[in-house]
Amino acid sequence: MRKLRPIMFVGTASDVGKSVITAGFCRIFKQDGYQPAPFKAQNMSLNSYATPDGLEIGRAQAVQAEAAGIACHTDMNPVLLKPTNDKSSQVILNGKPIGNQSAYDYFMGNNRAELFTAVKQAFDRLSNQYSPVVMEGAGSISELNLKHRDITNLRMAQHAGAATYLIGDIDRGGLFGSVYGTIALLTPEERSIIKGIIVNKFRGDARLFEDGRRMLEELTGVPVVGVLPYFRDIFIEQEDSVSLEQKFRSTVAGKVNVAVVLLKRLSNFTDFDRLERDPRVNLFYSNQPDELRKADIVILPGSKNTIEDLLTLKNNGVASAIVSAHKDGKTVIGICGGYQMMGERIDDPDHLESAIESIPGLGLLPVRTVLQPTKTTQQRQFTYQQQTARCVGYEIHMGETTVLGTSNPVAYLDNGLADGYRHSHRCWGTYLHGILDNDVVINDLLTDYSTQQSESPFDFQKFKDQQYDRLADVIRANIDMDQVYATLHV
Ligand SMILES: NC(=O)CC[C@H](N)C(=O)O
Repeated sequence: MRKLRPIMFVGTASDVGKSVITAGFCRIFKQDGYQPAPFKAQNMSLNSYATPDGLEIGRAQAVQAEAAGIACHTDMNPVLLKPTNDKSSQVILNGKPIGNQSAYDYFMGNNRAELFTAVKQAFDRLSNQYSPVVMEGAGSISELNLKHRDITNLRMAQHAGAATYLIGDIDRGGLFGSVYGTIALLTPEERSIIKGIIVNKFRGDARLFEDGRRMLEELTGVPVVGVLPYFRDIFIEQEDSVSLEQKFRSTVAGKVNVAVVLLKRLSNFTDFDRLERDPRVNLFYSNQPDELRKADIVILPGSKNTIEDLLTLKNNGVASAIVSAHKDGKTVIGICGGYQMMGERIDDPDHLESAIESIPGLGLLPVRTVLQPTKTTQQRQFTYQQQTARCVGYEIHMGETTVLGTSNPVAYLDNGLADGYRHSHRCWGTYLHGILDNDVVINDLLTDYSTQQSESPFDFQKFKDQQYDRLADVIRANIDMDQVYATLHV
């Protein structure tokens, strides 16, 4: 294996584009014949993924692994925090839940020494197998009050000996202040590992920024290795639900209108990326009963807090809008938490997700769910209904759902078990995240609403692969890769 030093991308703030740039560099190193792997010590997100060995990691690292052309592993993201409510998160360590914030407090004692040891071990295992490790920091690196117990940013970069690049976001403004300030607040040792600055999200002709670039270099003494354009035409999965805000839309005439119910703790919104790209479909997120009523298909997505999110829907009129959509003959489907909500009742006797022990469901499906301390995290292969095509998806849930009466599954898993409940063609629920990435499922969902057949089957995997290549092209065109490589030779 050709060896390079690890490289790390850190930010002046959150949402400056670290995860996308990390994914792009994973693809570049793969194209250049290296064996890269992504790493982020700690991620906070409700989008997660199941690894091939049945463990859970943040979705962003799974995406970056895909860009690197390798299977994902928990060593790429040893700590994942999944916010269940405003005060507490479920803590996933090396792929398994170790409890909620209270357990986390325990780990935080002693300035999180145990967690830091665990993430360093994960990094070391990864760097024995791959090179370069392409690392991502979290949020901003200048949160001085948190620095002594940081396990994700510069302490991790120092452990790894990573050539570190600071990303600033010019679109949100304040670039000079944030980049200059961030570097000024570093200790001399920390400063010595910062090898370059990347200006991200530049709109317009980057040549206009030449003066700015020189000023930034003079101010900080650190080279600006590139200015990346603001682009929206390359599809890379987003990790934050901040991006959902930009998707708020309503119905469109002449399209199959699909409404995804916007939940406070919506998890795995990547479930809808493929459907959103179908030319027959107008997909929008909404929590407005009137907008939901206008849709042809209503989808209840996953939730990290099924009971509290359902309670909100009951209070804001969305629950009755969904039930009346169903009565009016529209399609209503649920995925994971949404499937649980469609049933008769949900119980949480151990208060895994909230203080509320039990809530009646929407009563659309004869199933009942009890949240259990052991979590299912599995990649799945399955067949859908009577179709023979092999489909893929994954499960991530605490809930165990039982069918009251005769079963009528949505899908048949490769392990011989059945999944979900199908009340009718227009009313069903499943635990399978990613089910809507499969053509046979999408075509079945849309048959009642569109005479158009999808042209050629849409190969989502191939599409994503092309997008990683396009991302790599944009980075190569705007970042001086020779300069970057010069900092990586061991
Ligand atoms: N991903 C999900 O929707 C999970 C649903 C629910 N919170 C559970 O853990 O069972």
